[in-house]
Amino acid sequence: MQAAVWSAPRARGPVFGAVRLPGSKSLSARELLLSAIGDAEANLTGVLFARDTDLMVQALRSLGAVIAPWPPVVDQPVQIKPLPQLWTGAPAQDASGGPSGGAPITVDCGLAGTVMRFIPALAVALGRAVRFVADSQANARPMRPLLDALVQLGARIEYESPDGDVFPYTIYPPAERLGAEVTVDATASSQFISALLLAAPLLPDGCTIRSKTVALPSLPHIEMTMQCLSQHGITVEQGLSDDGKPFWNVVSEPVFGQDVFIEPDLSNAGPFLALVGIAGGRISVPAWPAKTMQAGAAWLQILPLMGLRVEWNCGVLTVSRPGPLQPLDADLSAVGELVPTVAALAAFAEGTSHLRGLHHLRGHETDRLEALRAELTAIGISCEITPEDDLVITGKPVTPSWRDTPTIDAEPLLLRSYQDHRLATFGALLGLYYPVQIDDIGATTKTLPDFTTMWERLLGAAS
Ligand SMILES: O=C(O)C1=C[C@@H](OP(=O)(O)O)[C@@H](O)[C@H](O)C1
Ligand SMILES: C=C(OP(=O)(O)O)C(=O)O
Repeated sequence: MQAAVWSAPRARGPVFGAVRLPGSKSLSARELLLSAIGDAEANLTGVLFARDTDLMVQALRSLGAVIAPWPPVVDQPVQIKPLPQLWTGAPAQDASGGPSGGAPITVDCGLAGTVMRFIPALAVALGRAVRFVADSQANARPMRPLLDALVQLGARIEYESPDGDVFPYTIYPPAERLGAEVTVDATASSQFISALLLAAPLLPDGCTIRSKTVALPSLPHIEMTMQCLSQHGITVEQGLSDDGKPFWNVVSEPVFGQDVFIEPDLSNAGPFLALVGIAGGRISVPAWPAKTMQAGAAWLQILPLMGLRVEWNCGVLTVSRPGPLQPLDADLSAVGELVPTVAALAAFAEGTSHLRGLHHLRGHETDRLEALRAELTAIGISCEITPEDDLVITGKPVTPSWRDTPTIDAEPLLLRSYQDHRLATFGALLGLYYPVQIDDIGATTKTLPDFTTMWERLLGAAS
């Protein structure tokens, strides 16, 4: 597909408006998967339709789930008929490596962390052989610790490349009974733990999942997985070993199939809220949940620390900017996916921001630390990566009067999106002030296909 260069609209003054966000990527992925292995049909309302969730749906369909309508139809839930072989005893079609034989099915992971991590664990638990393909950029994303954990359960992996360790590869489940205990190094991604937790109820003896380390990134995402499992009737017992390392015990039991409402994506709300920090004005996001496990809940702490006013009233979150934008010094390891947006705000703050706990961002859609440094530097903002992989960004505050901005007639700078949706929206935030083009705004289709329409409408720049 040809990359779509996009001229980011500049803010001509304060921006006022409301933005309705589509469903959470992380909740959609988990609920689609759990519904596909549920013990009854389920209706999901508010499922995100974007590249990542489309890949998840196609993967679950190829395992046997019936999911329709897809793409979702406005105001209609997506109905999921779970995998028949689980609860009716019907033989798995195409199963291979296990008792029923047959050719492996192929699953495309694209660049979706949720698909490349959740589906292999699920397929092994289901006794299905699957060949995994992915975007070439996916080869830079960490997979090894999860694959090692699946080998501990008894799986076998066949790489097609003589170099090993890169897509495509086929994962074969064992012919004998699957194991019930794994130890995993999840310092590179919480999704390794989530993947094993989601598959665990299907393992014949359940599973004990042990973390190799005390500290883990993206803890809210692991908690979200536990909460989703618990809403589907699965008991997860979490504990700490004597040396302080977390473990999770999951019992083998049926996953209740049930109707679910998916909350709006609060991480994707980030760029729209951050817009106020740069341009001023007031933005509201309706249907903001009073209680949520999403990482984006942290906007309620992060934005006030950066000088923004955040009000939540009857399910509507409103952000305004009472004064200048402040730098942030914070450990963001729990909410790594918010960092590109925070970095954009830091670029306009009055002082130096120190963003800590970011090592695992090197394994996101791109190496986000290098990408953020490169693009901020290109635009003339000082950004350093410390030996601990913290980002240190010294902002350049802009004049309150947008008419005075000196850069207005300058030649646009081409910012790179690195096929990363969050780098693309980071670029759009810089573009509120600096004249920029984004080399491939299509990256936003990963989780927010309507991004440009929503952004341009808000800025009054729709054609
Ligand atoms: O489980 C999930 O839905 C996610 C977990 C996190 O991954 P990492 O732990 O790899 O950062 C997060 O950054 C990603 O956007 C979504
Ligand atoms: C890291 C992210 O995605 P993924 O689910 O592909 O890991 C993200 O959305 O910021």
